[in-house]
Amino acid sequence: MEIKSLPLATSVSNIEIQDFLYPIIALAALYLVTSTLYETLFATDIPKIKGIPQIPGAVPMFGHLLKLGEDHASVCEKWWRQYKQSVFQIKLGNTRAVVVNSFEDAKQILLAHQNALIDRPKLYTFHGVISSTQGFTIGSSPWDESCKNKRKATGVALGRPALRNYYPMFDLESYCILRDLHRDSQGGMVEISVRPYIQRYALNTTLTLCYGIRMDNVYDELLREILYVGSAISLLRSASENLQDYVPLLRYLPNNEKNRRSKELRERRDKYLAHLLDKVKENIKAGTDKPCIAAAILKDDESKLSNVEVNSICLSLVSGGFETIPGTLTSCIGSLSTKEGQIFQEKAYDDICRHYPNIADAWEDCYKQESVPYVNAIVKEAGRFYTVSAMSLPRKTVSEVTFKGAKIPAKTMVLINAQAANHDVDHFGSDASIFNPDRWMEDDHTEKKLNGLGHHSFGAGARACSGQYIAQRLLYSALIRIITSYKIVASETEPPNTDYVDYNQFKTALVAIPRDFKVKLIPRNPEQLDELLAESEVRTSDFYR
Ligand code: HEM
Repeated sequence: MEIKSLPLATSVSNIEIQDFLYPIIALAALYLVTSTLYETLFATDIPKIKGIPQIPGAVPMFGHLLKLGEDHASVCEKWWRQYKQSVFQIKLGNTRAVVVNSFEDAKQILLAHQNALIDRPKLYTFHGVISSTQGFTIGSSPWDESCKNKRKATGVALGRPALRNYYPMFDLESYCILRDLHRDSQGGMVEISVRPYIQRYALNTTLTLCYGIRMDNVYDELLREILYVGSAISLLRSASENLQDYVPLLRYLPNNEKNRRSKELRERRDKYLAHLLDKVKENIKAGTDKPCIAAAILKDDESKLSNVEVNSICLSLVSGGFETIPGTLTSCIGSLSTKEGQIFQEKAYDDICRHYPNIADAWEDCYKQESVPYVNAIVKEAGRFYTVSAMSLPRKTVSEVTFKGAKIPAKTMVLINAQAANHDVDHFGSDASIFNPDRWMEDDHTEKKLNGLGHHSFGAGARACSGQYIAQRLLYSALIRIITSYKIVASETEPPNTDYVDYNQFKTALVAIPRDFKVKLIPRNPEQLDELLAESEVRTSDFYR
């Protein structure tokens, strides 16, 4: 009996268990589906932050991404004025970000909370795919021991005291701009586009610094490959171009074009990085290596830096300068070439003549010190007006930040709208949207004393631009030499676009690429220019050539 009754008892208890279990399983499944749906459509890494207004109109899954369109800086600048809030929060897909717009707020958060804002966010496309072989550049590294070591090494190489080591390089590279402009503009008969000459200037400077290697030809194959790959990678770093960074579902779409493109660019970049480093190693072996960062680290047995870190440092410097300097200097020349800009050229020329007894002295001194106030004013105005990295580089909090009464939690993305801060009428006055170097000058031909930060184009605080001193010197010495050689006049058929937003042809890229334009270069004094070029040719002839 007992044996017979057993299956009955078992089936009864099975039915009871099933009755009990099925609703639980159904509830769990419902919970799972709802929570996954909620996570996918609405949730963000950081919950809504109390005390900081959120821009209305976020849509499921994408948040504000679609509303931000291609030009995040201009849309955020508009939201600031529309909602009268300089600091607000937005949803970039599944990532919450705090955006800071006004000059004072940006300065305050970066300087008063330096340590809390020392981190950078990791992004799927750039960090996960492109940087998987050579490590992250410094500008994209989260704050860790390796980033600290790399930043320290670049701090030494790019600090103010180190600039004197690069005088021969500044001299040679700025001479090469003038040499080739002179050859190609044919005494003002041929209108030219100045950007290729300035691209070579910027790239050669960092290549010499990193690898002791330079290229003399503006259209050198390796030079163009580095510029092409670097620009294409810059596009893959921007939020607007990479929705998959913030909407993870998009990563799983079949035939993911972004991933394919990223891998292709990574392979091309790895190839030239290996080529450059191998060249340095060969030169060290042969005893023919030139002083440079890579050789110094490779020869230093005590160095704690690995090959990947050496590559990462060099990559940081090469990518740090090759678009920012051409973007700023090319656009500045565009502004100087206009009718109003020609007045600034004359003021700069007069100021140079006031400071030096002759132009040859100005040419020889320009790479050693920045002593002509009006040229410094042009450099500052070009940096401010053409904010080439409009949304700066993203930051991430490492600890809670109390800002304007709100508590921004650790691990929150913070975006500084440098373009908005640099054109803030409350700070720069009602003519903030006009290119005007005079704003940096006193009436007595001296520079206005700065109360801390002049503009936001180099960032500020613990992760500010490591290359700002070298960048300023490069802009200054090129301008001194160009302004003393030529009157720059805009082409009538291909004039520059001097709007502080629209000058940039690719709003989605991390660094602006100015629209093409041409200028006429009319020699101020042809005989004197020939002499200056001949002297420079002799002076620079044995440096790295
Ligand atoms: C006009 C020229 C330049 C501009 C406008 C510029 C702008 C910037 C900006 C906005 C940042 C981020 C700052 C922040 O987060 O607060 C940055 C970082 C950086 N820049 Fe520049 N830069 C320029 C030239 C250079 C040059 C010539 C180099 C190297 C030779 C360089 C190397 C770096 C590095 C290594 C970082 C990363 C710093 C870090 O994350 O710790 N930059 N730059």
